[in-house]
Amino acid sequence: MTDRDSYDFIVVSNRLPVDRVVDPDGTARWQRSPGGLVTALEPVMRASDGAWVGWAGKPDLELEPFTADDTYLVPVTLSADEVADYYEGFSNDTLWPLYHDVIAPPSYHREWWDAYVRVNRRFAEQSAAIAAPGATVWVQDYQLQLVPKMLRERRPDLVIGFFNHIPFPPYGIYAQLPWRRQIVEGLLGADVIGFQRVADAGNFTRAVRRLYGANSTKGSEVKVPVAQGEAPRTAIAKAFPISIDAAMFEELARQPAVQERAAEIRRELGNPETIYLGVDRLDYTKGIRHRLKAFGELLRDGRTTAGDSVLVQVASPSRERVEAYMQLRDEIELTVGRINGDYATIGHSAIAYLHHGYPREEMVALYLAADVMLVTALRDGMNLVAKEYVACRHDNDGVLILSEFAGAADELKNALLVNPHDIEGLKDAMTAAAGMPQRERASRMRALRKRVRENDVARWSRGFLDELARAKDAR
Ligand SMILES: O=P(O)(O)OC[C@H]1O[C@H](O[C@H]2O[C@H](CO)[C@@H](O)[C@H](O)[C@H]2O)[C@H](O)[C@@H](O)[C@@H]1O
Ligand SMILES: O=c1ccn([C@@H]2O[C@H](COP(=O)(O)OP(=O)(O)O)[C@@H](O)[C@H]2O)c(=O)[nH]1
Repeated sequence: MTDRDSYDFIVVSNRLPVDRVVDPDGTARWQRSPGGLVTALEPVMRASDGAWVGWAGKPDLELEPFTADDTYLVPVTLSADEVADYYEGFSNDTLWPLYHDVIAPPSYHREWWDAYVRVNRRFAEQSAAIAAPGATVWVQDYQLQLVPKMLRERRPDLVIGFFNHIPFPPYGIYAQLPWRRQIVEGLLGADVIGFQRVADAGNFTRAVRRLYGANSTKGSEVKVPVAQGEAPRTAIAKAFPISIDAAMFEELARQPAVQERAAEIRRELGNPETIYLGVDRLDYTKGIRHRLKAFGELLRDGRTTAGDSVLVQVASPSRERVEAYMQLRDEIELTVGRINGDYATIGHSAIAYLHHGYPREEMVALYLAADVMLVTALRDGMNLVAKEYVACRHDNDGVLILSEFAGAADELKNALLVNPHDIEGLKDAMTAAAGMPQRERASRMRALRKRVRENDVARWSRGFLDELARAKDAR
């Protein structure tokens, strides 16, 4: 990969795949960025000769483009005020809660919106500047919903895709947004608008109909409202459920060093009968509190004991300057402390709580060690952790408990599906998972693995990019 003037394929996302971190001794280094978007896009970029435009995760960083893992990375600078207003504010305190069923109340501030418009424009300008004539530009996620329209205005020759990694809410909720029309117009700058679930694509086309009239959509086709004199245009809005590089996860899980680490984790936890595992960014959408409540009640009711069971909860740091995330951390840590105080013994913790981000090898070792994987999101675009657990279990063992409200539930029907708000139901599922006969575990896991292997991330990107190529041909 060389530093060229222009690229035929460009991915644009809020975050680059690596974050700039400065150690306490002042040394700067690059670290993999958090979250599933990066997990999913890394293999797509490795297989293409393209550029990735994004933010390096810290304010006021003026960096030249550079190459990492064979991908050409183009950093976008954000000031400290822009990080506060565009990223922590409008993206993560307005859009994030609004698009996740208003689990937390969204805040609406006009100065946050102004910063969102300004930063989206900067992403559009930097992408336009490095796009070859007729290039394909694939814009990612809710932080950049205005970029498709801004790009098209600057470069009508480009083929523009947009993929939304989080849910798109029903119109009754979406309508709260004071800038609902501008956001839909921004998205309609794309030729193809992708969503995780069929329901998300349906919510989007319904929003278009509410804003532009009943005849503005037909199936997945949207008639884009254009100014007088402009050529008529259509966009496609469809579901493309994202996935993982399943073969890569399986390969890691087969490595002897990773398997030895899994055995070591089990020993270090005191060889309990059942290891329950939760792995999430510390986010209120993930249902961590519900899971702790259910486990605490199982201990209280004597349906299990510390020693028989342990819950390992990885809660990786996320959006730590947003008030709702600070409050959540306090609540979770208070609850973990209480449960351990009430039920742990000198030799056995009830909950092993880990407020860290772990490298992939450690994640895979944890997946192999876990008898029961708990994904109890209250709302989640997809949840790649669920798919990673399944991909790693080449022993056809382990039970996945999966929330109906995670996008992954549309595909992983052989998991134990739960409503995380129903604490009694969740407790019953946790008990059933721990006691599930080996034959049932194996038959469920086999079916889950088939699904994840067949629908991997290469298929996701191929499906989306083929649709985009068809849109280009139809021009
Ligand atoms: O960039 P952050 O603010 O630190 O957040 C991390 C990422 O979180 C979200 O991930 C989503 O994408 C996953 C892959 O499609 C999906 O499985 C998950 O359900 C989503 O929540 C967010 O959408 C990304 O933009 C962030 O980078
Ligand atoms: O300590 C951690 C915690 C999570 N992850 C990864 O972060 C991603 C989380 O993606 P998911 O779609 O489940 O949720 P998101 O955080 O994007 O909302 C997965 O690839 C995990 O393996 C990780 O590498 N280390």
